[in-house]
Amino acid sequence: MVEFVDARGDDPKEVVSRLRRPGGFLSEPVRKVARDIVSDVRDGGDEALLAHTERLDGVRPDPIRVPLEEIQAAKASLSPEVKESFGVAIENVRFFHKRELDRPFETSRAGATVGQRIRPIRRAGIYVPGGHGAYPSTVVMAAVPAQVAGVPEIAVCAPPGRDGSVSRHVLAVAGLLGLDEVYRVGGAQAIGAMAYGTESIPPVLKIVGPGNDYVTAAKLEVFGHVGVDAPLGPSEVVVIAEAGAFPERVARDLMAQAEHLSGASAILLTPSEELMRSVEPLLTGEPAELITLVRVRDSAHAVELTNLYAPEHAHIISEDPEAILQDLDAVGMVAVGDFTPVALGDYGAGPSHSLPTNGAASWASALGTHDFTARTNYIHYGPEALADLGPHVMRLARLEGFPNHAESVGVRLPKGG
Ligand SMILES: NC(=O)c1ccc[n+]([C@@H]2O[C@H](COP(=O)([O-])OP(=O)(O)OC[C@H]3O[C@@H](n4cnc5c(N)ncnc54)[C@H](O)[C@@H]3O)[C@@H](O)[C@H]2O)c1
Ligand SMILES: N[C@H](CO)Cc1c[nH]c[nH+]1
Ligand SMILES: [Zn+2]
Repeated sequence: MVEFVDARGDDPKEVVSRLRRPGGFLSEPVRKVARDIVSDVRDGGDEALLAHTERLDGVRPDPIRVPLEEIQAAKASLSPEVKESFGVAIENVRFFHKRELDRPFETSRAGATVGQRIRPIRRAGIYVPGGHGAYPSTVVMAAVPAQVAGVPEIAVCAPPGRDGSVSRHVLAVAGLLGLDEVYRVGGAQAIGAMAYGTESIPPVLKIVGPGNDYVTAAKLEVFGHVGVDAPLGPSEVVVIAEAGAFPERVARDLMAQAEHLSGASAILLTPSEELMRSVEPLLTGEPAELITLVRVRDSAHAVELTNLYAPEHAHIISEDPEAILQDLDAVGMVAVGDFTPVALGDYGAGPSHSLPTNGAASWASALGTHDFTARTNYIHYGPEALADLGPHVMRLARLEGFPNHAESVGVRLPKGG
């Protein structure tokens, strides 16, 4: 049943905590399940990976790695229309992520040069979810930024269906992108396998990609041993709509993200009682259970709640959406205006659809090329620059009680200088 909230007179922090998923971010029982699976796979390799896959997905994939011919056959089986649509999505995503690529720099003053090199991570693992339907779009949204960043080795894990195979479309997109390393395992066991490696899966250096709570909890579990991206969990949208919005469009925007199920949530913030009442009967089926309609005072109130909630997506339907965009800060991706349903971003507007959830948008960002690069800073001083900075460094090092730091500078300064 759709939930109604009247937030007009309430403390915004209380409203936001009511809107969050019950149980907060990753319950301890979920974390424990993920922790146990990850440690089993770390210690038991392929056998543990297969045992958990059989228990959770009902199948023992054999072999674990998808043969190249299967990827090629999946690619060849695409209809021309579907191939064209994936092609458009890939091109748009590539265009956007080429634009966001960070550039190295070097700058010098008074004999001192400082700079930053940017290097791609050598081997990345991409998780492609697939419990409630496969996500070939996620292959595009994670692998394209990795390729633009220059990652030379990309491994993909996706859960198998009951017949042991990975979705044909996931394989086909891998083929379109020239990826040849796909494994038919999912959930926390796939994260453990990519982090620690098994007989079949060489370990990666960083794991990225969205998934359910078990996947997110497993990523937190392996963080430190490998890099991980932000928590990219169940889909969320906040639709900020003014009185003139079309109810049918607003309803579809809410239902679109709610239909991911698996803990998804969709929230309407509107000052219009009439809009709420006309949207409500259009919300049906299982997704409707995940939708909340919230009456706010005005657009400024909607912005305040959205920034506190920090959703994965916000969609602005207003006479002046640009003005609201300028005031939104903590959002993974904003869809601006009535002609920009969030679904455009889900499938191919440009920015990756892999986005932080559950409030993480207040400190994390959409998946991008920065997730697949690391920075090496460098400093290069000449004798004069050393003479300028050296005495300050010696003083600060002695202050901290580190005489050898001080003398590593001192022995390079001219005697009696
Ligand atoms: N934030 C984003 O960027 C983004 C993008 C796409 C999808 N998503 C979200 O990703 C999620 C995908 O979730 P999903 O479940 O469909 O697929 P999934 O691949 O994340 O999870 C399926 C796997 O979970 C494991 N699992 C299921 N029940 C378990 C249990 N009780 N104990 C241990 N492991 C268990 C199984 O191994 C299964 O293969 C959705 O919530 C969707 O909204 C988010
Ligand atoms: N809305 C999801 C991100 O939360 C992305 C997606 C993939 N397919 C459909 N939608
Ligand atoms: Zn979606």
